[in-house]
Amino acid sequence: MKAVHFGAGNIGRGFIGALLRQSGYDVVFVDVDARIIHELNTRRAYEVKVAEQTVEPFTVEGIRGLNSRTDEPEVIEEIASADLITTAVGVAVLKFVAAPIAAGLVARKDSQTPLNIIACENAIGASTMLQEYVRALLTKEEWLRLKERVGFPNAAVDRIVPNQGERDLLSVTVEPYYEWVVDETAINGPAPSIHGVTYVKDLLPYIERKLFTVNTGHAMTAYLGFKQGMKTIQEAIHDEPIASRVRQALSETTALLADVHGFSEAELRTYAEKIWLRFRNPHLSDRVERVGRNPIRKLGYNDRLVKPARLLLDRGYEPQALVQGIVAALAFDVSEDEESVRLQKMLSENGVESTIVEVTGLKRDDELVKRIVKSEMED
Ligand SMILES: NC(=O)C1=CN([C@@H]2O[C@H](COP(=O)(O)OP(=O)(O)OC[C@H]3O[C@@H](n4cnc5c(N)ncnc54)[C@H](O)[C@@H]3O)[C@@H](O)[C@H]2O)C=CC1
Ligand SMILES: O=P(O)(O)OC[C@H]1O[C@](O)(CO)[C@@H](O)[C@@H]1O
Repeated sequence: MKAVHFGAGNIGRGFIGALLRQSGYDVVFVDVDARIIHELNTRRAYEVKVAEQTVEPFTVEGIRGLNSRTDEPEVIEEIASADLITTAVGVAVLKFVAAPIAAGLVARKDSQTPLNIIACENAIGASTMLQEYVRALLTKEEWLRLKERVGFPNAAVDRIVPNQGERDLLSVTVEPYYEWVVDETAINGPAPSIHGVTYVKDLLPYIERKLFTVNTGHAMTAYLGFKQGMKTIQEAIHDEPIASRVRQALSETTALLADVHGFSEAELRTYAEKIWLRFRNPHLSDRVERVGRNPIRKLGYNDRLVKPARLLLDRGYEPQALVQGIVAALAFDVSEDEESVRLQKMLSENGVESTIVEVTGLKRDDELVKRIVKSEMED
């Protein structure tokens, strides 16, 4: 069995690629980073360190790499004979990986081997987004022929994998916890047997539970910490005023999740407590710039801050801490982060209200916009 994985970054090497190898897949990493691809092909192995004193590091072997810029024919060939395709490139990059995937699918010709393409990104419906990009590149006839043989199941992926030090290009430190949940209703053929994957019939509760707790809490910690001049998540999460706001945000989102998806309060409390310990893992060092990266994406209509806040308001709850998190996100000013630079430019040129409307997709007269503007003025 062969898997082609796009994105040999933190999640690609530390989570998805590692689990695919443990499940017996021959793994081909595809990336635009020539240094990483060169190292993967030279060493054919990398080390995964688990941020927990009692767990030994392990080696992921039997892997190789292709550069999607310079090895295009080989990438297409690998896709043509793959059993599984996965991505962990960032949701904004899906439109670029769609081109080699579409060409590879066409090259499968009449192959009857079922194929599944799973986008492992932090977004609701990422595989569906990828499917739409791929479909747009094919003729109607090609798509009709392929769609019976290719599945694009959505997924929720959860594992904190910080940026790695530069000491070794390939070795990666991961937290011990992970969760990979896949929508089995969109699988083509038999469900791939992947160590650690949970197949579910209804993915939305799982992805929203993850996005609105782990990602909401983590992003808020980063934005509030950044605003206070802190460098790391560990520093921010140990600051009492920040910790209490993040906890309040988590109690707002868990109330919503109980209401919308029927999770029991006790179950959510246990889940949130576990997240809290994960954020505080003393063996992980994670910078606020990484966790807060791409603030425009994170302020999106269906993303981790605005979606729970607007759903809570619709239900008559006051999302006070979430609004404070949104206000903190607006202050994220990191010169290396293109979205942060764009956000700050919009704020200085157009003011707070117009910027909020533009980045969140909310209407100017939405209650949530008023709450954010008011909170920003009081801040
Ligand atoms: N790091 C984390 O803790 C988690 C990240 N995620 C999600 O996983 C995805 C990847 O995140 P990370 O691994 O942290 O990012 P990363 O930046 O470490 O890795 C992304 C990789 O994609 C590569 N890439 C960019 N354009 C490409 C292209 N056109 N073709 C092939 N490869 C390309 C980059 O060179 C990089 O190696 C994101 O969607 C993120 O939201 C999800 C859960 C946890
Ligand atoms: O690209 P994003 O959405 O910031 O992804 C990284 C986030 O996902 C998480 O791994 C949680 O799953 C956190 O490490 C981090 O906040």
